[in-house]
Amino acid sequence: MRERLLAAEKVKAIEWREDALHLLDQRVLPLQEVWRSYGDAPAVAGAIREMVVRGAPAIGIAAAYGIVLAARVRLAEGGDWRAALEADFQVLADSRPTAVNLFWALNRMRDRLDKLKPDDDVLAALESMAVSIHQSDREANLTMAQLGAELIRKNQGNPQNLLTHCNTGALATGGFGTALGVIRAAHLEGMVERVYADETRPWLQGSRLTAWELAGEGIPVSLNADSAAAHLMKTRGITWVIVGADRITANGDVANKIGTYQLAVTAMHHGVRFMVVAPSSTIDMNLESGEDIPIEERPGHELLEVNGQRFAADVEAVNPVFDVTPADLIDVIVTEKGIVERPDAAKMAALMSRSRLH
Ligand SMILES: CSC[C@H]1O[C@H](OP(=O)(O)O)[C@H](O)[C@@H]1O
Repeated sequence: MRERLLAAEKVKAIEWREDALHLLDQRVLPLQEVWRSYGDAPAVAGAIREMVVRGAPAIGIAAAYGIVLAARVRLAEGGDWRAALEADFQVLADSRPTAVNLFWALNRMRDRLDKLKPDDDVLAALESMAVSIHQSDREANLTMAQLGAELIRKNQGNPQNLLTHCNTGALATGGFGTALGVIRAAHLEGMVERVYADETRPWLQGSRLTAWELAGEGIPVSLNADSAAAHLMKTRGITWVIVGADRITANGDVANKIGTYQLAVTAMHHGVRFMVVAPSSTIDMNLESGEDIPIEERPGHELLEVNGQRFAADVEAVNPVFDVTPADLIDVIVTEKGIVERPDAAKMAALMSRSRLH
C-alpha cells in the first residue's frame, strides 16, 4: 500500500530549498497555482496567519522551516543570536492559536537548540530537525492511511459512500493527508463508491482544495453544501464520516474545522461511523478536555464577502473557525501510533505511551 500511495502522489504544499521556503498559495487554489517564497520568520508567520499555508501538520512544518530561516538571519546579524531568536519563536507562535502542531514543532526546534554541543553546526542541526519533522509527518500519514483503510475494510469492505469535511489532504500536511490519506488508500483498495465533500464555509477548503485533490486523482467526489450533510447521511447510505483534527486533548475531545461537531452529532443520530485521523503531533496531553482548547476567531469579512466582494447584508458576522467534538461522539481516532476506539483518557494515555508503528 505504501508504494501505491507514493506512486499516486501528485500534490504538495511545501517545498524546502536552499534559498528559501516555498509555499503553494492555498488562498487562490484551484483557479491559480501560485508558489510564493519566504526568507524569514515574520514572513512565514504571515503566510500561516493569512492561510497561504494551512492545515495543522502543514502549519507546524512551515513554522519549523521558519525557525531555520530565522536562525540564518540572527546568526548573520551577530551578537546574541540565541536571545534574538526568541522573537522569531514568538512571532511564529502568535500566528494561529488552535492547531497544536504549530507549538509541537516549535518545541521540537527549541529542544534541538537546547541540545546543541559547542562544535555543532547550528544551521545544519536546525535544518535537519525541520526536514525530519516534515518527512516524519509524511511517514505518519502513510501509516494512518493503511490503518484507516483497514477499519473501512473491516466494516463492509465493499465500495462505500464516505463524507469528509474541510481539507485534510496533501495540502494540509507533509504529504498524502490524514483523513484524505485514508480515503486515498480506501480508493486504491476499491472500497470507495463516492466521497461527499462538504464545501466547508466560509473558507471553502472543501470546494476549493479537497475537491481539487480528489478529482485530480480520479477519486469519485461530489461537493455538497455543509447544510446538506445530514440529508446525505439519511439518504445516500454513507458509512463513515472521516475528518482530521487540529488539537486532540488528553480525554479524546477533538478540535477541528467548524462544522465538525454538528457532523458528529448527526452521524451518531444516523448510525454513521465517525473517524478522526491525526498524527500524534496533534495530541495535546497537557489539556484535560476540549473545553481548554483556544478556538480561533477569524475576521467577519470571510463570511460577508467572496473575492473581496460583499454579498451579505450590512450586519456584523461571528466567525469561529474551529469547534470541539466530545470524545463520546467519536468511534475511532487513527494515529501513526495505532488506533483508539471509543476514546477516553485512559486509552489516550496508553496510546501516547506507545512508539510509532513504522
Ligand atoms: C490535517 S489538517 C487538520 C485540520 O486543519 C484545517 O484547518 P485550517 O484549514 O483552518 O488550517 C482543518 O481543521 C483540518 O481538519
